[in-house]
Amino acid sequence: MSSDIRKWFMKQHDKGSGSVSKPASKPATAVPDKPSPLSSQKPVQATQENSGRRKTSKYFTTSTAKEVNSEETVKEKVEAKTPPKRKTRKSIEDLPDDIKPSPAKKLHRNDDDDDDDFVPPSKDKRSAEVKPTKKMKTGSGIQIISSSHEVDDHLEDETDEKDSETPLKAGGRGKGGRGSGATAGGRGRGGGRGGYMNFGERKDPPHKGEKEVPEGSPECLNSLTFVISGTLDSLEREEAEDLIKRHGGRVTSAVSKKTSFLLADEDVGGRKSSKAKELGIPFLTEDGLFDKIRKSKPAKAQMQEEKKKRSSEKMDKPIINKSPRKVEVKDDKAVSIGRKDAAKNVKSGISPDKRKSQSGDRSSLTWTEKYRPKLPNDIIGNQSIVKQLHDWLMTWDEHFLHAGQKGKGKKQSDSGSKKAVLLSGSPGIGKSTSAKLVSQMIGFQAIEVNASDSRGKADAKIGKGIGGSTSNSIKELVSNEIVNSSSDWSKRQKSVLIMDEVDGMSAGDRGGVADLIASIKISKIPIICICNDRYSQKLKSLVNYCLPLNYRKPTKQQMAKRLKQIADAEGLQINEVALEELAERVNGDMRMAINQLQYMSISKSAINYDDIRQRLLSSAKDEDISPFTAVDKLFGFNGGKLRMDERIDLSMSDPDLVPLIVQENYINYRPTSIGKDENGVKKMQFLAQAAESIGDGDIFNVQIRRYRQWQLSQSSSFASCIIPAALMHGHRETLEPGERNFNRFGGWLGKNSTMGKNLRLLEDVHVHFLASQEAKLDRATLRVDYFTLLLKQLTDPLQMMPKEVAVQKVVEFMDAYSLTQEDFDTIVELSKFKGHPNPMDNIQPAVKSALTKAYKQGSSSRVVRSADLITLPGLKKAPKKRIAAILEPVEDGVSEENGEALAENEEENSDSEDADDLGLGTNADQKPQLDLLSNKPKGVQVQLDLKNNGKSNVKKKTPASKSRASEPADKGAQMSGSRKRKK
Ligand SMILES: Nc1ncnc2c1ncn2[C@@H]1O[C@H](COP(=O)(O)OP(=O)(O)OP(=O)(O)O)[C@@H](O)[C@H]1O
Repeated sequence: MSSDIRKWFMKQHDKGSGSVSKPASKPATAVPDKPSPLSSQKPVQATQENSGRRKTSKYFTTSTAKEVNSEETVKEKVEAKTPPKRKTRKSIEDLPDDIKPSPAKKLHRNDDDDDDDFVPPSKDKRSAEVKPTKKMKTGSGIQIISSSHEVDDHLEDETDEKDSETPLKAGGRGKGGRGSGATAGGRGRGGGRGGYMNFGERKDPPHKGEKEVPEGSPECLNSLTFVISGTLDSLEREEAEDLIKRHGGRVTSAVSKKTSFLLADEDVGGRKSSKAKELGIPFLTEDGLFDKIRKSKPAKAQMQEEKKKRSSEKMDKPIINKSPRKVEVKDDKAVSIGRKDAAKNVKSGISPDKRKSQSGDRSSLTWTEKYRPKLPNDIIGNQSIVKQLHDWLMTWDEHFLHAGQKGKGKKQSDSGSKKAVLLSGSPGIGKSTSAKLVSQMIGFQAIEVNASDSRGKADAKIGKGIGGSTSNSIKELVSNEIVNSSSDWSKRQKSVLIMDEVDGMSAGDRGGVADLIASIKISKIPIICICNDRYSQKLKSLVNYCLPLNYRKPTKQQMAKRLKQIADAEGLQINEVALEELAERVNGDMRMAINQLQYMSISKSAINYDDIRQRLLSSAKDEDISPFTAVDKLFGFNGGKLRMDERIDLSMSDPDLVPLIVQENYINYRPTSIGKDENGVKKMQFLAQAAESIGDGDIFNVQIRRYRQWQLSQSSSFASCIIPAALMHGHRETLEPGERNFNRFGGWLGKNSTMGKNLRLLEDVHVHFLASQEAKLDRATLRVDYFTLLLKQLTDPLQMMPKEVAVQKVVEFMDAYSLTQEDFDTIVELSKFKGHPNPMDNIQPAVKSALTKAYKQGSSSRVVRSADLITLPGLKKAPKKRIAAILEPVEDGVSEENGEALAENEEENSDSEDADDLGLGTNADQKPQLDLLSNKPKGVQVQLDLKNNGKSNVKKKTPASKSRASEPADKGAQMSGSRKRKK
């Protein structure tokens, strides 16, 4: 097994470039060189014919009517028969019927013959269409592996060969799905139109993971916008989104005029589909999308070929003159780089831009500095806030200085005239930058202080300006009368104090924020405070002295635009969809986005969507991910592609829950690597190995928890999560009808909690049983040997005897063994077994209620033999421990768990203390009475007198009677006392 596992883990994970070429035989061969002559009129048929596949969809035709292919070569290929997007949309009416949005469901279409017959997919048909040496799809989209080579390929873990083909995240839940309607309830984020009740109910793709995901030109879907509706044939929503984005397309959640296609495999009749019909947006099936992507591949392959040829031809030439950017480089380079160097660069694959970047101007500065906005207008987003800041700073002097000789101590509560401003917002969105730029623009000299450096409080004397700690300097700065002297105001450079990270300030020692507030009060210069979370408790008081300006994260489109400018300036090839993905993944943090871009540019001159995903997947380690997401990723279709450190991160993301969810669900996965496992033997073998590993994990876990061997944590995660997931990752399938196909929460927690509850209940019965003096036994014996008999004694009479007799018999039996009604229920409950009839079912309700009544009637005079049976009227919850301490039954030979013999009974005081604790007043009438009787050997009995209409009336023994009662009679019923507690 270890070698198997090693095989998975040793796999090359260097993927994501999207440039890993596929074996030419697969998709490339699937597309004929020339499009069908019908393509201009019936593009759908053309594409499908081209692919040599039959359509999967039962309802829709594939349309290329709106296709805009940016690649010229592709255009040439299709001989300009593909109408441009807009034109097509306008002329949608002109399209053949089968391409138009279909109002009703259509049947499966057979594209091989060019007629309009719609045929349902059938197995026979499938086999009839098998062609040698190709992976073929059936009418329903199922691949048929038709050669031994193909079979081998299939059996191989996708990791080996298809790294770049499949999306990085698989098995994930779908994203949106508002319009999914009845048949697709919206699995995953977004839920379905049926509302939250339908959450998690979107059907799985019927042929999930069974189709080969094509790889095409990275720009083949450029400028196309897709909306996905319903369940697709083989792709999960996220996978489809990834596929589209990877090829330059956009995915939006709602249909609008900008939508190019509605991607759907069936007309679920939802909002999206009706809107699409209304707007004349064509529908596209998953197969249509695949064809569209696949079609771009030959062009790409050809281009690459040509490129290769050209580069080999020009190996000796020093200059590669292809793009304008390169021309520019050429000029630069002419002096510095000779012929040889250029050839070397070409050989080593370093682009001229890269060379430029390595040698040139950007080496010294990070991009965040280099592309730091130069003007307030360059700041993306938050322009209104920037303006507010500008206005505040502009008028500051007016408010506080010119009016200021008198207004020295101007009241801070005056609205609109705060002496300081508090900029808040998440990191990297331009707070510091805008503070500096605005100050600069108005002509203020910005003095920056990282507030978290000044944690202490300034010395009291510092008001007059004695240097020292940062806090001292600040106080000096803001109050320095020479610096801020107003005599030659017009000549001097005005200053503004920028206090960054003020929320880090009070984390330290002594009142940094308080000192800052004091500084604000006396300040003669404006103060700009910056923080991440203005609702932080630490800043509660500061907020009152500041004008709050809250920065929002820029939108991903805004960020992508800016990033594109940077990328262009740096000669980095990357499209906007990839940049939007980057923006989304860094969660609006512009600084991080720029840094990531720079980092990636070191190793690549062209970055695609997959690179971004790959990069951000590993850089998002600190992100909180739910244990479900972690398990989804580990077990997902692409779980085998994860790097080892990613697997460890995922499994350790919640070391308690992830193993439990793994254990609960591993059985539901069908490993990708077993391929066609006709008789299920392979799956069983894999399951056995996974189960064994989970067992090992449990052993580690016990060591960790019981013996605190925390150094075994990783081994535990490895055994309980990583190995099982490595073995079983693949498609999740349901095992029982009606089962939902998504990961269940670990059942262990619930079962453990039930076990705990049952043990407690059993313990209660046990204690009562012992207190009755009728038997001495341990808990396990009671459960195993006695429960059946007890149940019989308690229920048989009620089933068979006349009501009165039965009730009396049962109550007597219960009293004899000190059993309560709860004990009765416990005995019934714990004796239940799946498949066995419940004895209570045969008891008439009238008999049950008579039993309850009779039991309650006896309560007033019942001799209580166990402390916890006492309930005191007037008290919500009986202070069990206290009562137990007084009344705990003592018995020689009773097992430890039953309570040790409680020896001394000496304190008088403890009782009064108890009385207080019990809420018993000093008024004798109000006191509940506890009649402590010791008329039975080996036990304390308490008689409750609950008369007086439920008024608390438990009689407490006088010290004398207590001592009498507590005198060991025979072996001695003894009061437990506070002495025990004091021990
Ligand atoms: N809105 C923006 N527009 C353009 N560039 C930005 C923007 N926000 C951040 N940047 C880039 O990120 C860098 C860091 O920004 P800045 O220091 O202003 O962020 P911040 O919000 O103050 O972060 P922190 O809260 O961590 O101090 C800038 O140099 C700039 O290159």
